[in-house]
Amino acid sequence: MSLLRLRDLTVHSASRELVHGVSFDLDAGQRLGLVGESGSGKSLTAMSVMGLLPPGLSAGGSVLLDGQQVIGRPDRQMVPLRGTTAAVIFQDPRSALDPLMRLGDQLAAPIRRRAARDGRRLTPAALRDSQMHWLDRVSIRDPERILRAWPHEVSGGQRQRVAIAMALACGPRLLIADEPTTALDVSTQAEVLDLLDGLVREERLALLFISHDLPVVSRIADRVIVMQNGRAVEQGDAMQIFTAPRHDYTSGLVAAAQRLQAALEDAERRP
Ligand SMILES: Nc1ncnc2c1ncn2[C@@H]1O[C@H](COP(=O)(O)OP(=O)(O)OP(=O)(O)O)[C@@H](O)[C@H]1O
Repeated sequence: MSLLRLRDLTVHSASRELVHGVSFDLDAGQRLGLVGESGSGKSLTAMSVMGLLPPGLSAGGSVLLDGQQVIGRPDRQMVPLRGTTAAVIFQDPRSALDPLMRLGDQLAAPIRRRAARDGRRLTPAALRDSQMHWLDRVSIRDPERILRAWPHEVSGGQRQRVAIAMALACGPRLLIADEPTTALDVSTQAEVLDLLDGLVREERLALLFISHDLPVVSRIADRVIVMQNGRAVEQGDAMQIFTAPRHDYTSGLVAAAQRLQAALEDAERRP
């Protein structure tokens, strides 16, 4: 049984269908990218997996997360699955962080939750060790300062690293990353992408990576689903999709990415 199995997922608002029949499987250690332009249904697909659709929207079809049906599951029964089976990182780390709490206290919460789940007693020293461990895992160079800092006192890249540490500290088996690097500057984007790449491999997580940026997706994912207007229009090996797309829409995404790349290289060459 797959860790995540979607069959004919649909998402509707009161007036229309927004996601039309998406199906895929994802197992431990696999990395699946969802790519498509803004509004193509990537986030709604991912949020359906977490049972986190915005109010007014509902899902149909089947989403099995570790064998448990998510569609129609009451929210209080979703809580144990969030964090423990699947965790999510968003584009804007501020959505995962409380502006009124020091980062160290925020990181302590998933560490405590995991210890309680495993029936472990957590001494203050063990909590501190675990906070330092997770900050080290996300390559934070000055962990003492970060633990004491408020979210607004650190850079966007550091906030995203702390958000990644919080997501992983729960011990999930599936990580959903929804445009996790889009809000960062280009060099921080590359660093955070490399970090995620390493962590997902070392922790042997399944990854569902969402982005409008096909080159970014094909760098981190082995398999890609291309979404357009709420439908999965093409699925396949990441390299094949990038080098030999079969669908016109995917060819358009590849051509746009190549034009952008050429323009960036051109700008770099200019004195
Ligand atoms: N709460 C909502 N109520 C009504 N329609 C919505 C709601 N949220 C999203 N939609 C619509 O559903 C469609 C898919 O949205 P979704 O956010 O999944 O797209 P996306 O591919 O993730 O795009 P983006 O990268 O811009 O987030 C869009 O047409 C969007 O306008």
